Amino acid sequence: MGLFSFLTQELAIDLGTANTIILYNEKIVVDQPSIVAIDQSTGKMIAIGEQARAMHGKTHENIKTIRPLRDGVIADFNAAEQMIRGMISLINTKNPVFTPSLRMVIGIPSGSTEVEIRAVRDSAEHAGGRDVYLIYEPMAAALGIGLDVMAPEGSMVVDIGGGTTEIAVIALGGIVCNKSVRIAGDGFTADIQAYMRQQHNVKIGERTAEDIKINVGSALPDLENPPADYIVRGPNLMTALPIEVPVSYQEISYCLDKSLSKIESAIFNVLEQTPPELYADIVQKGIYLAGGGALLRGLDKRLSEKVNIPFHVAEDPLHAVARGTSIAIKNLSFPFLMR
Ligand SMILES: Nc1ncnc2c1ncn2[C@@H]1O[C@H](COP(=O)(O)OP(=O)(O)OP(=O)(O)O)[C@@H](O)[C@H]1O
Repeated sequence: MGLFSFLTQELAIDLGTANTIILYNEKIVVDQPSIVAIDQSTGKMIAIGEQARAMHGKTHENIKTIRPLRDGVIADFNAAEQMIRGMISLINTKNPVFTPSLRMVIGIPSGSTEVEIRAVRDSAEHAGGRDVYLIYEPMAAALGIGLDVMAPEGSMVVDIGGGTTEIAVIALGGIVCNKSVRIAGDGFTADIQAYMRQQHNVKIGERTAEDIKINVGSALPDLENPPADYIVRGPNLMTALPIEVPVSYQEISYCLDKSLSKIESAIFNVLEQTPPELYADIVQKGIYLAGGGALLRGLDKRLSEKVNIPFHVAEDPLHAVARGTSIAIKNLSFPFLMR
């Protein structure tokens, strides 16, 4: 540790479409939904994370809730900057005398364009980042899962987040082939909203649809440990009268089928591009699932059966990318870090 290292605060950040996670000294210090509430008259942020999420869908004209990221990338630059600043201020540092200079490692989707990468870097710098490094999310996920990304052998990761599904084959400290598709948790939630409207004539918001996904979400119509039906309450689209609808996991597996098939196609696509020596390693080791989408019931089984290669769900899939960025910040000589 250098003499003045206390003047630099190292933050590992997973700036996700759904959740923002910050690690400081290898500990999770912020884990909040990526959402802010803005006072429309002053333009100031009045709530962030859980507090802002509680307001989502319930605001009046003076308050606007904003999710600054869409499909894994910054969609609202100003809100993103306010959110990064706000999330950093949630960290309880024990060093109030100094304002340390911030070194950050931030995960970005592997399919990001130059402009999208620039937007993340600029937001981080405007929010106080002096030394900003970027890392592609699947590489961070692989590190976070504990895979040896520098080894001369292939590892394959499928990271299903809120906005994007990142699929990558990694070897010798680099991404050999990859695909990033904009179908992930948010898309599943939208599928459930559309299904409830069409099938049950009930209008539900994003939060209720997400609750359905978490409570009875399934990738298979036949589960070994099935969850009980989930009761949904909402207005009937025809009569506007309140109704109650029990929703089963079989229904949800049916409604998510199309989106899951698209993710499967993307996985096949990456496997097709994979050089044969690496392919052999992957068949032997299996494919690792990370991101919140990995928690969908039966997903590992469905994919293992379809692809004929074992799929393993990472130990803590929601935090794999964040943990990987935290490992990266301690090894800034990693060849895959971008400055
Ligand atoms: N138990 C669960 N079952 C299914 N989906 C879940 C579960 N828990 C969380 N999710 C979903 O996981 C998604 C969030 O995952 P994650 O935090 O990995 O994404 P992110 O990093 O914010 O997004 P991205 O990487 O696309 O920017 C959300 O869509 C959330 O609804």
